[in-house]
Amino acid sequence: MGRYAGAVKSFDALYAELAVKAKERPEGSGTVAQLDAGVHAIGKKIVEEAAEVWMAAEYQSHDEAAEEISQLLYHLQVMMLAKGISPEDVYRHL
Ligand SMILES: N=c1c2ncn([C@@H]3O[C@H](COP(=O)(O)OP(=O)(O)OP(=O)(O)O)[C@@H](O)[C@H]3O)c2ncn1[C@@H]1O[C@H](COP(=O)(O)O)[C@@H](O)[C@H]1O
Repeated sequence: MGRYAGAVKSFDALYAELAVKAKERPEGSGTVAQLDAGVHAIGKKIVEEAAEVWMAAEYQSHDEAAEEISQLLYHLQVMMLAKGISPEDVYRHL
């Protein structure tokens, strides 16, 4: 979520923010709810968001496609947290 209403959030900065949420478990955090739902539920969300990226890229605007991509990246990060995978673990394979 979050359009560029201020500072731009990088992949690493979002991961750091989500890691704190996972540790501190603040009330009302969607990330905590996703983590509690587990890997199976997170995986379904990733597939859903990936389909939305595909559809937005084919049929929607540049900005809508970018927003769907941001949501996919978010859900991938939730999976990374659920599995204890750090950004460095991923970057090693790039
Ligand atoms: N960047 C994101 C982000 N992108 C996507 N999403 C979630 O993904 C959903 C988008 O999916 P859909 O478009 O399919 O919307 P939906 O169908 O209503 O989704 P459901 O919630 O019903 O599953 C949103 O409702 C959010 O729950 C995100 N949730 C949180 N963040 C960021 O993560 C950080 C921590 O968030 P909390 O854990 O909620 O505090 C904050 O900086 C947020 O900006």
